[in-house]
Amino acid sequence: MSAMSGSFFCPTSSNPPSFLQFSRKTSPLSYQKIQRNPLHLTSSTSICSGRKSPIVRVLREDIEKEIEISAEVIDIDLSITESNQEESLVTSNNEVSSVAEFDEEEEQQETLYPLQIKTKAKKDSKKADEDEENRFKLRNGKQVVAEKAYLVGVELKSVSDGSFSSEESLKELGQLADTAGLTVAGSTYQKLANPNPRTYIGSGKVAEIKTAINALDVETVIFDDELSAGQLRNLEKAFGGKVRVCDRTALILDIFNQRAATHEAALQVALAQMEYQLPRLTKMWTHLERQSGGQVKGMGEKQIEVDKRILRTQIGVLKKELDSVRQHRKQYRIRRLSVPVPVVSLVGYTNAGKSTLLNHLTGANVLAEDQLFATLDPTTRRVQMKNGKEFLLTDTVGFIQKLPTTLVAAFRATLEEISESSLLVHVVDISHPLAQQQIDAVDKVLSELDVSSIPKLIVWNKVDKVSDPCKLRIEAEAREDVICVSALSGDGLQEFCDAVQSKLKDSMVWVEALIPFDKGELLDTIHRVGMVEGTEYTEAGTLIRAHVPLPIARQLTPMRQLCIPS
Ligand SMILES: Nc1nc2c(ncn2[C@@H]2O[C@H](COP(=O)(O)OP(=O)(O)OP(=O)(O)O)[C@@H](O)[C@H]2O)c(=O)[nH]1
Ligand SMILES: [Mg+2]
Repeated sequence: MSAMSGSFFCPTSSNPPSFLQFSRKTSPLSYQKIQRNPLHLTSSTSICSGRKSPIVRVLREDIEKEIEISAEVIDIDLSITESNQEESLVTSNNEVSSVAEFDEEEEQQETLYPLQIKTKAKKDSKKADEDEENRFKLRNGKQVVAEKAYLVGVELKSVSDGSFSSEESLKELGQLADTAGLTVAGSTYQKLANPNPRTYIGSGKVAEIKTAINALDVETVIFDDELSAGQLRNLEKAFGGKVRVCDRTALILDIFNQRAATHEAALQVALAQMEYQLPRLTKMWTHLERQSGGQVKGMGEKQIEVDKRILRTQIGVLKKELDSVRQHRKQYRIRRLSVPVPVVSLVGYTNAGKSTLLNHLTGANVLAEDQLFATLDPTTRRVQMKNGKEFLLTDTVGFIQKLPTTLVAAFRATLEEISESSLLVHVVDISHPLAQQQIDAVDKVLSELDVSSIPKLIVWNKVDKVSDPCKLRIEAEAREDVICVSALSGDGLQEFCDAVQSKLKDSMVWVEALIPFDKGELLDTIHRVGMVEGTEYTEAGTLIRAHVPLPIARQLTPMRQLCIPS
């Protein structure tokens, strides 16, 4: 195993474990992904100001060993904390009878310490134990110790677009950190006219954060905006070199990395991570230059170029592999398009309730939970309505403000499925205080995807959570194309299906066709997926007047001619 990998696992080393690396170690999904990824970089490359990147460590031959060591480290951590917990039971009112032997020890100590000191020690120990306990998180069914993170936001006067304030954005960053498995120890933000090119924030703020992170024993500092390689490096130095500094983009990429369950998603995330890391590669080879007394000066410079070239090659390999995976999915899509059932796509801010809606309507079992980015891969299911009509419903990845451009680009192919749908359903968590800002953020991504020509229906979800649902319903009725639902309770879902049906009609083609009696199946399909306005039985067949999806209209072309009076 490389020296780098070794230092990662030692929490007390001068290179603290990064959450990016830690999560990869503890997530079975990430492990699967590592196995699939054909990555191989030299272990000398440093990404994000001198820290090791997960990708750098993706050395196939080291993976097994690394996973084993990861498990050992977790075991050790757990045992240490278990013993702490026992002590905390003793020091906090001795609630547990089975710890009598510890009580004696405690009494002996009492004679040794003055009362005040002991009380403070108890308090400190209790608080530390509580903090420690809070750091246990379940991830993929395993209990892991979460790293402590400190969040930093900046409100730039120059780019204030009136949407999310820096405080609101920081709150969301906290949710992202929680989703990534971190414990947020504290946060701060600064209003600036322009970012500092060296450290993004001002020097006073840097000093303030340094004091806070030392006091809180923080391991990771996360900035709410994307930072340059230089800023990351300078900030890590300024904070004393013991904490990892990263930005919102790296955090989101890590969440996607943990969540990627399919081969395609894993490839897309790996690609996005590499694209993000390429400009952030920094040299770690200066020690060689120092050791050799300057004789090999410039070696670090050369090495970084080599590493960049390797990374670019890997990006090329990944893109090729993605292309072949996409070819398969394209075939599947073509087959699906040949079945003339209209496709309705659910879009919306992450955590709005898209998967819950799909599950409720179709009995699907898509993961729906109170975490950001629960869904990465599209899932399509058939919705059968009470009146026998049906449509296909597709659930896909949620959006977020400041969505990393590398991710949008990497997921473009997945998101392009949206552009093939007959209707977009924009699911909004209307109970969220920033619902309007979230709507704006989603609209922004949709405009980037160039899908504005597709008809849209807006669903105000989670009405069960708002204080005055009646008022909300009146407001929704006053607007065009807005439906109130509770995907959780099922309230309003019939209205939703009716609204979908009537909106689908807008995207259909009006036909009048004479369908011969031997084409009974086609007639059934029209009834299932179209909107039939009238039927007439004649000697030559059934004369039908209906709105039908375009593929059916094409199939009906010869029969439409039959309607033309001779
Ligand atoms: N109270 C209430 N909670 C809801 C409702 N719909 C969804 N939720 C909850 O909101 C959380 C997020 O739901 P998801 O369905 O996972 O949201 P999503 O839009 O698919 O999220 P991503 O996959 O992250 O984009 C879950 O805890 C759901 O139980 C609702 O109508 N009412
Ligand atoms: Mg979802």
